Amino acid sequence: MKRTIVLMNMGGPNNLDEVKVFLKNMFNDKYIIGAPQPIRAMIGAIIVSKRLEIAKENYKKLGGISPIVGHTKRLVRRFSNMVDADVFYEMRYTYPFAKDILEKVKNYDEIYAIPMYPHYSSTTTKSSIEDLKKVAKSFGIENKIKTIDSYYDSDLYNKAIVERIKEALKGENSEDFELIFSAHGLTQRTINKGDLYQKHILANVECAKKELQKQNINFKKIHVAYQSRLGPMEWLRPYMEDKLKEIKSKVIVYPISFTVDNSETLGELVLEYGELAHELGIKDYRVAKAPNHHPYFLLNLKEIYEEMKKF
Ligand SMILES: C=CC1=C(C)c2cc3[nH]c(cc4nc(cc5[nH]c(cc1n2)c(C)c5CCC(=O)O)C(CCC(=O)O)=C4C)c(C)c3C=C
Ligand SMILES: [Fe+2]
Ligand SMILES: [Fe+2]
Repeated sequence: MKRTIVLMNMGGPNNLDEVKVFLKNMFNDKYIIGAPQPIRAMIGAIIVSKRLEIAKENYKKLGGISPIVGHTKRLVRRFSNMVDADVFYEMRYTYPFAKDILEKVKNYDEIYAIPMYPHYSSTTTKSSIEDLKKVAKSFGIENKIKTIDSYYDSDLYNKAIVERIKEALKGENSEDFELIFSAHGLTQRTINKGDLYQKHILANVECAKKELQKQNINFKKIHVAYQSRLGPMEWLRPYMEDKLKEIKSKVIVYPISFTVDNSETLGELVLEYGELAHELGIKDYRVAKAPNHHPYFLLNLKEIYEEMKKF
């Protein structure tokens, strides 16, 4: 039996020229912009032209490449050593796309597609799975694909989160800190249509809090806020910039939406909100790492794969 695992993520520019490709593909996704064609293409083109230069400047500050690329490659390398399958990754909006990877793995017997999104959202998980299955169908291999929807509630996943929070504490007393779980935002409109994302985020926060309690790690206060808002619509609240104004002490921000660090964690949380925190007089502002290649997260992925094999 020849098995392969394909880790699915959103992607991010591999170089500055790809910023346009990334944004174009994202804003041409019906799960991101709900309007039918050709209206979607028109709205997409407007957003891309407005966003392109700002986004390019942001990626320039990160060395001209999204951190998501290196982190994903490293995860693939480490995970490959732990499983009886060849591991690949594919991205929704940048190379390598589903078609590039399925071309490589089409002769395997079973293809285990694991989303790098721990929470289910139409804009991420559903979009990636549907895209992968559509391409698989065109190759005549759709019955080889196995997927899962979410894993934010797994013990190992939450243990990885707590380890990252402990790293950010650097041995200092947690009771001197407030903790903000910062989630990537989503429009309220998407939530109103029944998207599970916010429910999953809040349930994830509860799981992480339980693990913190188990380990007797107590914070002054624990908050949830949403980052990465874009455009004039109403997004999930509270917004991160409002939340930071409430913070009275030292603070640790944990990027709860992401399995690997990316432009939203290293660019937005560290650089942009770091500057805002400084302006607001927050003396100690720390951003915890995403799970990345933490051993608990790798074990979590292995557990997910072993469970998927049973079905
Ligand atoms: C309408 C716009 C967007 C929705 C809805 C959205 C949902 C969503 N996104 C992620 C994860 C990531 N998003 C990233 C970047 C990013 N996201 C949007 C817009 C929406 N996201 C934009 C325009 C960008 C590009 C950066 C920018 O211009 O500010 C990334 C980072 C990719 C990288 O390059 O590293 C991630 C990861 C989730 C989880 C989510 C909904 C659940
Ligand atoms: Fe996003
Ligand atoms: Fe952002």
